[in-house]
Amino acid sequence: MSASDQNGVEAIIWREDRLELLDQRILPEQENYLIYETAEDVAQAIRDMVVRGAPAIGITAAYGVVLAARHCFARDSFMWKESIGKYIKILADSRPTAVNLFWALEQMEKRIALQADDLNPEKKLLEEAVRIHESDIAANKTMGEFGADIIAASQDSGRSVMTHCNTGALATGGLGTALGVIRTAFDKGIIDHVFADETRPWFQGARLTAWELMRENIPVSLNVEGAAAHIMKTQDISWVIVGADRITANGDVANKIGTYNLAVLALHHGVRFMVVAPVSTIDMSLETGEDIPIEERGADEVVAVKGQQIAPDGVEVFNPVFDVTPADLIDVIVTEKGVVERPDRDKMELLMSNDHLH
Ligand SMILES: CSC[C@H]1O[C@H](OP(=O)(O)O)[C@H](O)[C@@H]1O
Repeated sequence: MSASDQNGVEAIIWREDRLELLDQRILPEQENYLIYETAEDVAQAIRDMVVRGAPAIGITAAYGVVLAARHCFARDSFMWKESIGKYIKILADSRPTAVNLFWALEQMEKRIALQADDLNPEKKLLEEAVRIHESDIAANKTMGEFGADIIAASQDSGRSVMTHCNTGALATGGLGTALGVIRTAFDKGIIDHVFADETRPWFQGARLTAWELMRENIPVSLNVEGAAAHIMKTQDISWVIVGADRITANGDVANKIGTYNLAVLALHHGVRFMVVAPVSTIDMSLETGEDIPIEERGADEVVAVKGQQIAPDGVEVFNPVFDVTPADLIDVIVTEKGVVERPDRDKMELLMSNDHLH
């Protein structure tokens, strides 16, 4: 059984007419699903990072709209369309950077517009949420193949890769984006080792990526982020492979804080840099990465680890949780619609047009 088949981790489950989310705040020590039956609670779960990861946030919000529709129709079967907008805004306000959230809500709003004013919309809206979920699963598999083929074709260098944050089953509907490429390349025997950095302050790498890879017996070494340059210098790293939370029209990429660091280090060390993201992560309405809203989170995430304070009381904290990697530091962007080598605006427009070839 391949690594990807062994996976089996589901971050998001719609079961018995309600949403179940694997609480990622307590992994890897505890695997516990929380149950959600209101849009407000779903928005809070996204804000609190019970569920996180750009595609996973979008999928979760889509199911949140289904819960909102149930509530609004039950309260007033003739005015439900007027009242559901409030809940869609609550979901939209949960986190600002991952455009997948807004893309998914827009898909749901388009479906809402097609519903009759006085018929229960829940079944049709659930169909749309499931379509969003299943299309992400399919996109992961396609990107995994595209990305693995690119690594194989560039096999003049090492068989180890580096990744940042968590971009696997816990961040998506299925295989993962960057981690989907890594799983696929490992299954094909193209790579044989992964360096995963811890990814402070939330430790997505230490807590989530290491956990996902070890479950599937994919060799992984956990490292502190400060070791990245030394690892690129001394280990045979062929690619840095990361996900994305928003990609702008010129190919700039917002991703977990620390991604930009890795891109600069990769250039210095002759390591190639791959971004893997479904087209629901691409925001052609923004010209450059300078336009992307960068989420800043609370000081508590920085001054303490699992409740254990590590910094002086009252220290001032700056906690941006995303940064922007300029397109000129990126060797390739891999999407399910195709790949863009050395991204620029013209190439991104071609990708997003219908006539783009893989
Ligand atoms: C599959 S993209 C996941 C993307 O989301 C992460 O951010 P967060 O954990 O704060 O939601 C990180 O930027 C990953 O690359």
